[in-house]
Amino acid sequence: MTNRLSSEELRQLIEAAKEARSRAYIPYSGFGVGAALLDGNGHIHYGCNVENAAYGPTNCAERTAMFRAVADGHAPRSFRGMAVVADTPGPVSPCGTCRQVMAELCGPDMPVWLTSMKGDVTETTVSALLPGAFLLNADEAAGAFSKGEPTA
Ligand SMILES: O=c1ccn([C@H]2C[C@H](O)[C@@H](CO)O2)c(=O)[nH]1
Repeated sequence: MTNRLSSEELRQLIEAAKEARSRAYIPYSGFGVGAALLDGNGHIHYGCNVENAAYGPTNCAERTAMFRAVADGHAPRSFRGMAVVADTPGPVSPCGTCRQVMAELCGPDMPVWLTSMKGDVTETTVSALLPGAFLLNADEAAGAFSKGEPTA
């Protein structure tokens, strides 16, 4: 595995996830989640869950972070790691939809740190979170994107 995070980078990524969680828009569940995604340029993309009165349109923290990063011009599968945090008894467990999106946009080997507000930290990978993910030539798909300059 190339380009592993230093312990300081990991500390900052987890702090960023906590900061992102403080921005969660959660009038219905009251359950805030934060995510932080580190790109290849060392920039951290923040994600929080954003809920909706119709419930279905709710976006999880993990997907918010990934979609923001791609929208800001970062190529799918160019990311170095993601941290996720919630106020859970143990490390937070991402939903199936977010695991599927991670498989496409982050790639199988990217590390994911599942954490809790009280300090649990478990390291896993995208492929461990979703073995046998459904993908349609995702490597080529990722390469076809992000031709613009990143804006953040
Ligand atoms: O990994 C997860 C799991 C849940 N949620 C959000 C969705 C919803 O707003 C709230 C309760 O499910 O938590 C996330 O953001 N990430």
